[in-house]
Amino acid sequence: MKVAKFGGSSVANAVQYKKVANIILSDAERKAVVVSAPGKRHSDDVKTTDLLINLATSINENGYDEAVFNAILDRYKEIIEGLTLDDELLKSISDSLQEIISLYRYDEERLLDALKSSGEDNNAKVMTAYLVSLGQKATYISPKEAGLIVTDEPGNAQILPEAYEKVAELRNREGILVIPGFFGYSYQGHIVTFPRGGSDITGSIIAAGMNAVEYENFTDIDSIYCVNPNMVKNPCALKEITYREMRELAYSGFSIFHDEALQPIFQKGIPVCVKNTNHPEAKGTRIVLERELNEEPVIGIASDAGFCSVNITKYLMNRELGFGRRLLAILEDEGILYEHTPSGIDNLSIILREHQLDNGKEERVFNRIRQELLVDNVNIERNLAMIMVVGEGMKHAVGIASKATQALVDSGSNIKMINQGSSEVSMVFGVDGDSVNRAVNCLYNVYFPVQEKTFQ
Ligand SMILES: Nc1ncnc2c1ncn2[C@@H]1O[C@H](COP(=O)(O)OP(=O)(O)O)[C@@H](O)[C@H]1O
Ligand SMILES: N[C@@H](CC(=O)OP(=O)(O)O)C(=O)O
Repeated sequence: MKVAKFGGSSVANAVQYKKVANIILSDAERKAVVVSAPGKRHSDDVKTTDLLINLATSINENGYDEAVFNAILDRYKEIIEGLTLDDELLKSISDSLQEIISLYRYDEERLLDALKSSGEDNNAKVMTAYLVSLGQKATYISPKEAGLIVTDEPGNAQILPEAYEKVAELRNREGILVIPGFFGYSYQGHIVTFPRGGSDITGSIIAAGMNAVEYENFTDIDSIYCVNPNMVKNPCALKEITYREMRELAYSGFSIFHDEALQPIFQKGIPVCVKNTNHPEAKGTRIVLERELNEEPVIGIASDAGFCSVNITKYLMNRELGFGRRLLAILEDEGILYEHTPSGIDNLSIILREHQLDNGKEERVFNRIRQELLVDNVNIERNLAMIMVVGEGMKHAVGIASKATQALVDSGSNIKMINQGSSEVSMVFGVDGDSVNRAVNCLYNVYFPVQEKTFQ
């Protein structure tokens, strides 16, 4: 039994829906299907989830932005008409959006989550209706019925361990099960969404709970590449990558697969196969527990922008017992997550995502650092990018860092930070945000000098 997840680009319009149905019906093992909300039909398009977020922010006591409401309905109208499904479906989508608005109008957080979740929820209902219209036994399963119990953190849900037992019961259901991605229910009875891109997480939980032989993740590209193909021309395609490697790369910018989607399947050792809905014959990339290491130590290079470095200096910091703990306690208190803490004798820097210091938080945090830790100086360096070089083979290879630093010098990037995790499966370089593209291209050239189409 396989679980197949179809991303937003795979269910963006009626033409894509037909491809998806062909894929589902071409393999009887594909029993559970997880769908995203309709995604981009072309590069300038707007995802339905973004339209829903716009709708939520437009709602006030006088009403809402009708143009946005209609743009959302138009996405489903195009699909429903293109597949010649019953018009009643569109009416029920419109009614359900109105119902969410009137129910949560005065609760901003819940309204946002409920509207966001409707993108995948309505798409799962339309997909079910389409499969039924093709004569298939298909059933829509809501996340509540599936048992997707999550923490009550709006926009940031995490699955609770007891969910898996309930999800396992889906194995006994007949026919094709269609499940909306991206959200679950909390014990408090609320709809709670996963972080953005979270339909991958739903697919992974369903695959783990149902003990699938494989989790297929259908998207719009033939494979995972060793570097983001939007940054480097024709990069090497990967046949296989381990969970550990993928977790590091996904967390650091490989947006093709959500990093939090790895944990559920990793625990069960279920392989993921990333495949292309537009070219299902292509073999895709498998994410697996172990892979045979070849002579190439590095498997991928990811990058992500939007970081800053909070730099703190205090004479004799090295002698001050508990300094680091008290600094991190301030961050914890302010709800700030940090990524790295490079340090010297009398200085320490905290690398974090800079949006976390918006809305006056920067001033408050800096004041607290000055007053509570009596530091000599605290300043901020903005617009940083983190580049992650990853590979299981790195721990056995010599000279990885020197190759990287030379490449970064060649690219004209000023290295702001270097960090190597104790796992030795990755190395992180902090560079100026404006130089990240050049830096990634130079790193790619040193680690992948042979421009082969397929690696590994
Ligand atoms: N290393 C990578 N390999 C392949 N695709 C990548 C990589 N990094 C980023 N991407 C981007 O991820 C996209 C697919 O992910 P996503 O937009 O979430 O798809 P979906 O609509 O199927 O959910 C690709 O089209 C590509 O632009
Ligand atoms: N639709 C949600 C969840 C998701 O996973 O979408 P996609 O499969 O299109 O990345 C989002 O845009 O965040």
